[in-house]
Amino acid sequence: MLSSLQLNGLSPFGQATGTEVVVGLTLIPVSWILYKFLFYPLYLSPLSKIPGPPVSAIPFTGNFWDIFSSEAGYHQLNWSYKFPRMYVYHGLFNIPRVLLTDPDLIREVLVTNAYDYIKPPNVIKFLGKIVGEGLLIAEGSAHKHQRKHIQPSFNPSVLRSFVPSFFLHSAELVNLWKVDLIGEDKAEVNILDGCSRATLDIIGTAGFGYAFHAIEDDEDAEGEESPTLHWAYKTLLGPRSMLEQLLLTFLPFFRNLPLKRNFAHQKGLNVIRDTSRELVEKAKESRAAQETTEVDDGVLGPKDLLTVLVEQNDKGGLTDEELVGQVMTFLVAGHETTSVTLTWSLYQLALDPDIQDKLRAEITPLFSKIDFNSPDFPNVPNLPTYEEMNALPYLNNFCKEILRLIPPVPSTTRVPAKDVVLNGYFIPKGTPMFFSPVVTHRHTHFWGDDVMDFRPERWDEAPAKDISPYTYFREYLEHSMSSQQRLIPSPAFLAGPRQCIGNRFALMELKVLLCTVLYAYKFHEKPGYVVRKAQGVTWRPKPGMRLIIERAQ
Ligand code: HEM
Repeated sequence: MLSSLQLNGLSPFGQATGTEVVVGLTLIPVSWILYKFLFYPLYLSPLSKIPGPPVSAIPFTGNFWDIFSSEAGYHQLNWSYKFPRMYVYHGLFNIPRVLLTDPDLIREVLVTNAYDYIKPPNVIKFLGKIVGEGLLIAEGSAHKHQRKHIQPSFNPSVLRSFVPSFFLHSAELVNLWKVDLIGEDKAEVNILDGCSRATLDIIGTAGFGYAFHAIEDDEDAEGEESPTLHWAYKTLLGPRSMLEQLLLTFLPFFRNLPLKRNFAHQKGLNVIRDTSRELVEKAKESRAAQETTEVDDGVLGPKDLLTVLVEQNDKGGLTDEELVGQVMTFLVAGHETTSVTLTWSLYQLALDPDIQDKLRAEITPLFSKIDFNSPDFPNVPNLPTYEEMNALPYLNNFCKEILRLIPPVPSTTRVPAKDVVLNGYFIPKGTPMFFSPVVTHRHTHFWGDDVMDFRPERWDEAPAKDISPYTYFREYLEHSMSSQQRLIPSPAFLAGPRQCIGNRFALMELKVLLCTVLYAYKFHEKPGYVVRKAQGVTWRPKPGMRLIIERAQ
């Protein structure tokens, strides 16, 4: 008897043997893991009642590998045909994510009850280091307060005065690429790099009355030794290997290891924060001295965004730390998205020479009058005005179409700040919820069967002609939305009180940059160069964007 009990691993006195302890210690965590990462998310959670795609056969990986191994939004779009309105898919460890595709549901979350849905803490943690404690990550009453004080910086009268500086840096971009053409008919250029430098210079001038000279810098030669702002963003936002992305997502302490990559990352963050502090100090000194804000190029620096913000700071609207946060926010939000949009616009033009010719033909009467070589440029007669740039119909259609088909921010996310019921389903507080312009902008239900074709003309036809992707929120406030307007569920600039505050700025900047380089150059594909869209906050081209340019004039 004794020996058989011992053989079975049980003690004759009812005490656990070593084997029992080991089994017990193993069973408890294994059961917890199975419950937490398998049974609960897939079968027991209230979210398991929401339909969605089946998870992968590889345990605990949800739909992760499908998503990770394809272009952003590819599977999410396919699933949205099968599971209309909203569905649940699963990330690594079967973490559930709700994706909303129905216009009414999206409006409920982004517009009607916007402040009940906040940005996820992990996103805030990641973004906060790059964008600071600014508008992009503020929540609730802090967000309302900041937005109220920042809004005046984006009034149309302020934006109108930025147009010359948009032209100045666009012409510098033309000159940057001209160097590659010396003695050649055609040249290969690094489009993304140039666009990124130009938009950084624009936000420097228009945003802070400061010339970053990103287009002129050759910091690549010096790299980390004398880091510039452009180097910092290239380091922080540039492509990452799949391994690095995985490590950062699931083992965040990876960032703290003493690796070269991590030192460069930290240096990049320091450069951004130090530059932002300097800009605030300088703006406050100028304000104190009641100086005019003139940048060192002699370009009229009207009231740049920061000057307007410092005025708000004087009135007690924003603290010094909030000002630094806003500068960090504008620096990144104001240059990365427009640069990516401009890059894809030029790529699209290279793919379709007819569209390119048509757009160039539309702008030529206006642009041929500009004296780009004048020493007074951009303060020259005949420089197109804000209104003239907005009155070019094909250009307007082109911009709408590029933002539809290749929205630079492919998706964004929120979590409910409290338990909510949406579409009849209970959604617990803290559940990650996604809105994806890639899905809603590419869905045949909203746009018709030719949804994947790049056709600027579609904006003169139904259903697209009756909707404005830029003004969804304004139209929602000012008029009750018509059924057609409701067709745009998630425009590239988002909707609601957190809609992109820089949308008009960005559109004018995009138009001036695009038209100036298009007037100067013809763009062609580089044979054999395959480009994809990288997974990230913005839809950057991977491995980059190289095109062939040729003089157009
Ligand atoms: C094509 C260009 C741009 C696109 C597609 C774009 C898109 C967006 C989107 C989708 C959001 C909302 C993000 C979210 O809440 O999840 C956003 C917010 C924001 N954007 Fe833009 N953006 C662009 C250009 C700009 C520019 C040029 C500026 C500044 C000069 C800017 C400043 C901001 C700021 C400050 C916010 C935060 C607004 C808030 O939370 O109240 N953006 N943008």
